[in-house]
Amino acid sequence: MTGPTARVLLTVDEYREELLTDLLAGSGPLTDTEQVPLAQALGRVLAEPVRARGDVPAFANSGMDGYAVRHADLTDGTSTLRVVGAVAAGSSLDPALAAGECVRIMTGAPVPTDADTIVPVELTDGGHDSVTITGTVEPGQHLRGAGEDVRADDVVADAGVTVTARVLGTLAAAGTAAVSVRRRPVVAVAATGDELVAPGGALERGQIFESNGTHLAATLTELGVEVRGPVVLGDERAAFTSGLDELARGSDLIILTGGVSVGDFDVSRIVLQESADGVFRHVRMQPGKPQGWARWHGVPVLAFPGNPVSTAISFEVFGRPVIDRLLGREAPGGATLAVAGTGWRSPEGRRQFVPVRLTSDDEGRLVATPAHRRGSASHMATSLGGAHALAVVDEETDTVEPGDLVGVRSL
Ligand SMILES: Nc1nc2c(c(=O)[nH]1)N[C@H]1C(S)=C(S)[C@@H](COP(=O)(O)OP(=O)(O)OC[C@H]3O[C@@H](n4cnc5c(N)ncnc54)[C@H](O)[C@@H]3O)O[C@H]1N2
Ligand code: MOO
Repeated sequence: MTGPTARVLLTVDEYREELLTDLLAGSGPLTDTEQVPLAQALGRVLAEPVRARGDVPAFANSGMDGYAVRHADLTDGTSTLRVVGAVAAGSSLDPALAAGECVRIMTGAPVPTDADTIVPVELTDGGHDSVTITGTVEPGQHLRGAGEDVRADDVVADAGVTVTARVLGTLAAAGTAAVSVRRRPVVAVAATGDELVAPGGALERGQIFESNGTHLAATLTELGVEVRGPVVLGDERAAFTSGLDELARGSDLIILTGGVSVGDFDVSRIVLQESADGVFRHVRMQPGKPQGWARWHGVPVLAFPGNPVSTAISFEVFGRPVIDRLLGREAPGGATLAVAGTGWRSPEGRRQFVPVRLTSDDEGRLVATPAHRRGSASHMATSLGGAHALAVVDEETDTVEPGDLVGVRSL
């Protein structure tokens, strides 16, 4: 077979590798870094390891509201101690304790140097001048040691880590005020097709609402990328070409959706092949079979198929790893397993990605059920809105029975 329809057929892994090596040759990971205050670090990727400024906790403190005592003063039965003070969280007091003395203490307050054990108020009569303690208390009980969480100078987050809310909390706890992060890649998004109308507009016959560019741009924003667009480029070649010229200026990557197949007006394929030695492939996956890439004025271009589910899954399978490579970060954890809640068919020889909802059954197993009754059909534009994850069915399987184990990767 020759002509525009002739395409090399690759596996998902082969095509991903081609993108990471050939498409990104010479353009990643991005090396520029910048210093940002913690308040602006959410979603950024750390360029250097972050170390704790001091011990966490910074000082030995109480894990309970109660009394700080010297364990040697306690007997196995009932002990009565003199209360010589009170220490609240934030207090800098360090009252001295002689034999038979204790202080009232609150959760988080520094434990007096002379005390070694905390007795919760529930095990006492709650006295203010003297206190009676009943029951057995272990030495060191409820005392939270300095540096028990991390020691000064320990690494609390490595280079390449994405600053999530959880990481941000960790950095704050370790006393970090600002971090060195990698520059955000600038990614331009363009949807192609004369049929596309902005949501809310009036649809003439043959027109549809643009959704892929909206979805891609939002996904990129969630990934911490600086997004340009989305713009809509029509099928007319000259306008498409100048639109692409414009998008290439200052971008690290361009993502196109639509027009990669073999139709007469598949402008992404036509222009990229004619003017940029675009590489167009068929990939053994469903959906997302037709794929393409090129460099436009040196800027890597990913061209995804236009069907909405195809574009979304292409981004998950190919776009994300390209972004991760640009940012120099490890891909997030792999797939987990779930049981299929219903059965479905899968095209043999192609890896299938099905938007699924995740629930659990009576035995506590994770259950994956197609989010749409039409499963992975690539034009089910609304099927992703109700999906939690993608079920991944391998190339050798043509039928998934209810109860079969399938791989799932979260969205
Ligand atoms: N003769 C063949 N035809 C097709 C083949 C093939 O191998 N031989 N492959 C089919 C497969 S699989 C896919 S996937 C599509 C990919 O087509 P294109 O990338 O050229 O996409 P378009 O034709 O532009 O659009 C496909 C479909 O999606 C709608 N669309 C496009 N962009 C958007 C958008 N931004 N928002 C919402 N919806 C969009 C568009 O209206 C079409 O309905 O090709 C098959 N054909
Ligand atoms: O492979 Mo296409 O992406 O089925 O719809």
